[in-house]
Amino acid sequence: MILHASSEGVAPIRQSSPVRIIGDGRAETTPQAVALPVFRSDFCSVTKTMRDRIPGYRRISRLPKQLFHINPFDGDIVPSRVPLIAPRSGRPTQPFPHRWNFHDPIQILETYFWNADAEDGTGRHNRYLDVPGFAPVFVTRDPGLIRSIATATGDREGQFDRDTLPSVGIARATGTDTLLYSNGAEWKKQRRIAACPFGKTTLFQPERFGEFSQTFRVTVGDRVDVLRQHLRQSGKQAVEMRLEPEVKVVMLEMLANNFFGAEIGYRELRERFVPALERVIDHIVSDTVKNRLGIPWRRFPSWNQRITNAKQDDAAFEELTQLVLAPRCEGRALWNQFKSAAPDEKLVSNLKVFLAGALEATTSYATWAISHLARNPDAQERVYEEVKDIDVYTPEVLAEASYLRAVLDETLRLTPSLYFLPRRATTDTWVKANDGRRLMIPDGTHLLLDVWHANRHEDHWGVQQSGYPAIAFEPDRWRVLAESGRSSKEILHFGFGHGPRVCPGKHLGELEVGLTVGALVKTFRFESAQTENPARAGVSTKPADGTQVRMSLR
Ligand code: HEM
Repeated sequence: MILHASSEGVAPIRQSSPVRIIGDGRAETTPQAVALPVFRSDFCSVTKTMRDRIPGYRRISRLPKQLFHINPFDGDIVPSRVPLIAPRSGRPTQPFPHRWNFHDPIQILETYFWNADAEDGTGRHNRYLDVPGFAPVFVTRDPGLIRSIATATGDREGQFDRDTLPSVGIARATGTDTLLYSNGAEWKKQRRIAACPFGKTTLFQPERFGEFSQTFRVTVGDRVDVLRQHLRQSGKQAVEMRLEPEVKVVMLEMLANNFFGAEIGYRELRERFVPALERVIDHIVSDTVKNRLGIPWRRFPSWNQRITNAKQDDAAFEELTQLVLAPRCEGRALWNQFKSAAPDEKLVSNLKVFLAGALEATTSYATWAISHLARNPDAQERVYEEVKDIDVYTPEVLAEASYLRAVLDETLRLTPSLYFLPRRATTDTWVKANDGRRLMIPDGTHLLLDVWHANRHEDHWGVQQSGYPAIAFEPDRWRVLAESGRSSKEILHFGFGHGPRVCPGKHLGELEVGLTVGALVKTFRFESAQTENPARAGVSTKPADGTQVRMSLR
């Protein structure tokens, strides 16, 4: 196996011996490697040198197998090959993003699993694309494998990287020295500095939490009052509105003012910063696919209105970042938890990622929850019964609101904000699924951990597994799962990722979304005329209708 792996010309990047990544993310040298040390290490150092020195070496060494359609993966899990072109197959689109399909990335993932349900073997949930001249792409919707790969992502020898390819647009807009974009030792350093203020222990310290929930409640309460007045002034029993724009402003306000201690007025957030950020995020998505040469065209002279507008949006994003950075010198809000001597300018890129990323993810999470509740009046009433007497959200109160908790878990399961997790193999890597089956992923492979389709598949979340159809919004499934005695490791929805690169903003996000959804349900009844709830996806997913609901006061 090792000979075979080495003969692919795929020597490791971070270490000089092949490693096997086992299910829990630990890396260990394979017994074979110990058995063939001299030949192997000589051979590897030769291939490593060749790969590093000869441009395109890896690409060329892959070609023979690619041209003869030989599966580059090995082990008990055998992924099925997806053809690049499949005329008359009926599949929704091509299995790669291009100018005409990048607006519907979920459909691209769906293409990988076209007709896969007809298969019984391991190819049912594992697929790959291998185009001559390019690195293989591996897509999995198997939760056990997603867990193993996410667990084995990090800075240790032989671990997977987060694939930077899908975030080149983000990096061009924010800078590359960020927690999201970096890998290896740099990522570890960024994580140490930047993740602490978001952690549960920091946020949920009684004193700190009291301060927060107070400011969060005032913010959410003020916005709910504005909506309430709007409804009263209309003189009608109910009004139709798109809630997404309202939710976005609340989310940015909580992050910028309550968390980072800035003092930005509601109007400015709503009329200037939120629209500018929306356009920057839209640009990030198209820039990732269309700007193949990586030319930062926003830095061009303002030849036309589009470039002028884009520059204004960039300037607004920069100004917002400076406004949230300014309270740092006074140690206001959560800034006193950033244990870093790094000068302000070193934090700018990360702050931009926090602002844009958190705005996207929290808006997605909250709007999906509202959208599901608008289509499930019984679930909405049950949440109301739970929150109607809650005035102060303490960690204990939040923990007791078990049905709200189930609604939020079910939201992230059925409609995860981040619909796939991108990874890259840094060497030939063995992974082991829950049931002991193994898979060798060749060096350089792009991995798409397809959380969206894993969470919606009957094999993993269906009637037999959780008591309800996988495709239905059913918060009660979480009670069934809890009573089934299955370990929490077996019932992961990956809504915040998993393993070392799990979302550092998880607790902050849960708090923000829990408060917003709780306050809305407590004050209003909302319903949707549609039963279908389709998604639109870019950096994150959101309800396609902009969370259009009919609202009335309780
Ligand atoms: C509440 C909604 C949120 C959701 C659903 C969410 C989801 C996620 C997911 C799934 C990942 C893992 C990505 C991967 O493994 O490739 C992630 C990572 C990340 N999230 Fe969040 N997130 C949310 C809120 C936030 C907030 C509020 C912040 C910060 C203010 C934040 C900052 C980050 C960062 C910096 C990473 C990269 C971490 C690393 O690579 O070490 N997120 N998020």
